[in-house]
Amino acid sequence: MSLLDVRGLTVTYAGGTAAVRGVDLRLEAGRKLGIAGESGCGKSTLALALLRLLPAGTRVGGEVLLDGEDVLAMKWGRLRAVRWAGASIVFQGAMHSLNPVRRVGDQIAEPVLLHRRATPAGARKRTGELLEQVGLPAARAAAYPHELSGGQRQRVMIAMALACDPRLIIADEPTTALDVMVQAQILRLIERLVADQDVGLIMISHDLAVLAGTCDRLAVMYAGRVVEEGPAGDVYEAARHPYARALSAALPRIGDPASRFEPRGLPGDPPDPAALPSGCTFRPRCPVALDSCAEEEPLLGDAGADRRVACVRVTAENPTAGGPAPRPDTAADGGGPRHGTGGGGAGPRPGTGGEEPNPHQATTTDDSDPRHGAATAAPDPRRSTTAGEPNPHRTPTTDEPDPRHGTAAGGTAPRPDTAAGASDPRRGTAADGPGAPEETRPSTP
Ligand SMILES: Nc1ncnc2c1ncn2[C@@H]1O[C@H](COP(=O)(O)OP(=O)(O)OP(=O)(O)O)[C@@H](O)[C@H]1O
Repeated sequence: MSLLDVRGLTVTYAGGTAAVRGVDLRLEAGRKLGIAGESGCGKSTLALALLRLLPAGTRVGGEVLLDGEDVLAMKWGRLRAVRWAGASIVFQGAMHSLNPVRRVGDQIAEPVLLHRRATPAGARKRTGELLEQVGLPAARAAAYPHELSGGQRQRVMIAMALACDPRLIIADEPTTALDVMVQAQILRLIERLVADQDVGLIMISHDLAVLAGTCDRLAVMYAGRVVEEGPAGDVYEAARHPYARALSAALPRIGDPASRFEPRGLPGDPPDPAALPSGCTFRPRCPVALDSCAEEEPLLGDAGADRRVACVRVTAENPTAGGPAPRPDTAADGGGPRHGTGGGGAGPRPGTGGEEPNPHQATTTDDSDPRHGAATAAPDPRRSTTAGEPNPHRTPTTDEPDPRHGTAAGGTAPRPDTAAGASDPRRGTAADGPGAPEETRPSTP
């Protein structure tokens, strides 16, 4: 059984924004999955959905199986326990996610006291251990967040996420706003913790290079869907979906001075999730689009060894049939990827089969599992709930501590009047807390 098995996950915000549209992902214990994509493609929404931290009124469908147990169908009490011991989240921007008027040690100790039912002395001891585990002296427990550097604060956030020995850590842009040296330290720290403790890691970033250097597998999202998934190094070095190729080619490479003077950004913007184009959502920006791409949205399909791609041009038989922007270091052979799969290039090539009807387009690798296909095509109505609707599986309780706090879901952290994420108005207000609906996220006053 996988540590995490996400099946046909859909998320639609109250205003009608379909932010996640049928995502299937799997993660084994001790493995690291990176999720990449441009701003607005649904990465954070996906992360929040995994622990039901979305705002009230958000419709969530599909299944999120954590050790085989569906997080989306859990009762509130169970969910609360799972949010710490099962999985926890490290959000971006530690300064915004820590409570500025509480000592960091107290913030780390809070979930230990609550969920581990530790004595105050036991929680203090555990806090010291956690700080040392993330490379800070135990004495820093007495510090307030403003007395720490950005990197130290992010270490505190990671210590909080580890407080209850979770099986899964979700890190949403954990190194954003850190300088490259500190970023590297934090990434190595996360890698070490994952290896030592055999937890699963989902790391979210817009930076494919960071993910490729840290994760085992990579999923590239576009307009709420995964468009490519496979071994991290392969997806980074030889992406097959035109969007993933463009994302990868947009990054300058060390040892490739030409790329510094010839940036390869992708023109245009991602589509508005409330008004998606017909057919393939990447079509308006795709340099190799076919007329038929306007008709049907391709599902994630087999694209050769251990790879899945959602593009009508890319099949198991033609695994690299097209791509927008070969990198300079691969251009000598026509822009194809390095890994001997052939093809590629700046535009459609004759004879790659792109014009032919693609038998893989209408299928997914999950075809053998009817639950996957059904969930991807349309959310399972049994699962789709609106936070405002009565749901017998989700009875809110009134004795909850305020789970809006901070970093690790449901835990310690910023008070509404002081803290986190104020810079992101989309996050709105979290309705979590006593008697509140469950699809909530941490407070962002
Ligand atoms: N609370 C919300 N209410 C309504 N729409 C939202 C909300 N949060 C996000 N969205 C919309 O959902 C879509 C996906 O947003 P999301 O934050 O998940 O993207 P992202 O890939 O994580 O972007 P970024 O890298 O900028 O954080 C966007 O169109 C966004 O505007």
